[in-house]
Amino acid sequence: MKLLDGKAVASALDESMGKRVASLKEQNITPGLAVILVGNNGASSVYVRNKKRRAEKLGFNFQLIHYEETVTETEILNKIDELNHDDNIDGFIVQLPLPDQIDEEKVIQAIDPKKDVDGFSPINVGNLWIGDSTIKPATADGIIKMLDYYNVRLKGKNAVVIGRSNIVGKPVAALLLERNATVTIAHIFTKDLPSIASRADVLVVAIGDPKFIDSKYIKEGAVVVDVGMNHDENGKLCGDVDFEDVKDKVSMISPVPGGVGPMTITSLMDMTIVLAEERAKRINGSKG
Ligand SMILES: Nc1nc(=O)c2c([nH]1)NC[C@@H]1CN(c3ccc(C(=O)N[C@@H](CCC(=O)O)C(=O)O)cc3)C=[N+]21
Repeated sequence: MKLLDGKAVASALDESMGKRVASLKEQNITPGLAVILVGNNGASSVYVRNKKRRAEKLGFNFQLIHYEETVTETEILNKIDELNHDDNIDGFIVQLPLPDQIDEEKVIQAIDPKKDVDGFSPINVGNLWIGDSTIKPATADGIIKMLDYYNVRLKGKNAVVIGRSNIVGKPVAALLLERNATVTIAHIFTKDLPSIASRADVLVVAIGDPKFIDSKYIKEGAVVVDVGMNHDENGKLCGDVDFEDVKDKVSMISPVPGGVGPMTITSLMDMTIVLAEERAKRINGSKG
């Protein structure tokens, strides 16, 4: 079994991203990324802290906008409007989930699609499925970057995605389809999941249930990508896949932590740099 070591891939890719940032800075452009975080959800705070660390290491202008759990929808919408018009911010995200008083859909729709670095707005989702998108949702894109790094061929392979969320399951299915895999999306109402999952050459698991996937879901030699971020009975971070149970059956598997998480951040950084590069082109272009 070979580990899909997202942490190592992330470090390897940081080098070329660092060079792109340096070249932007020579043009007096600093990639600007903002994150709106609401409340004190422990996990969200950890993810945001990791994003901040990586963004600052790459030399971004990083802004964290942190609100109390009780913030109103109007306050968030006003901040979004401000960021939409802030020339120093290339992209921003609103960390999900949001508290009940805030309509998530309304918030996502308020983000200028050109700055929607998560790729969650309807226009970016549409472009993603057309196969013509600049901005791809970070977790999905990070998974593809990781598979590419390890030369996992996708064309004609059976790919099964378990989970159909807008932030992971659907976008990863779109990207696997774009790579000419035969894609099945399974979910909570899927019948006989073990038989469907065990047809997968590439199995992506994004369900949010600790160690749910054991060896009866796995085809011998499968490549398994574990998107889960859960805590086990001892409070230890674990994925949706029972790593110990499947490790001798798979050919490759991503661990949790150190797999998809770091790659998600890499893709978010990459996407922010792409948006900053577009800003540089616009500015240089207008100078003629
Ligand atoms: N609008 C929005 N965009 C997101 O991209 C988004 C979001 N909301 N809400 C929550 C999820 C989750 N997510 C992660 C990012 C980094 C790690 C990460 O860094 N994981 C590390 C360590 C985590 C730890 O130590 O707890 C690892 O897997 O090795 C995990 C999960 C982004 N998300």
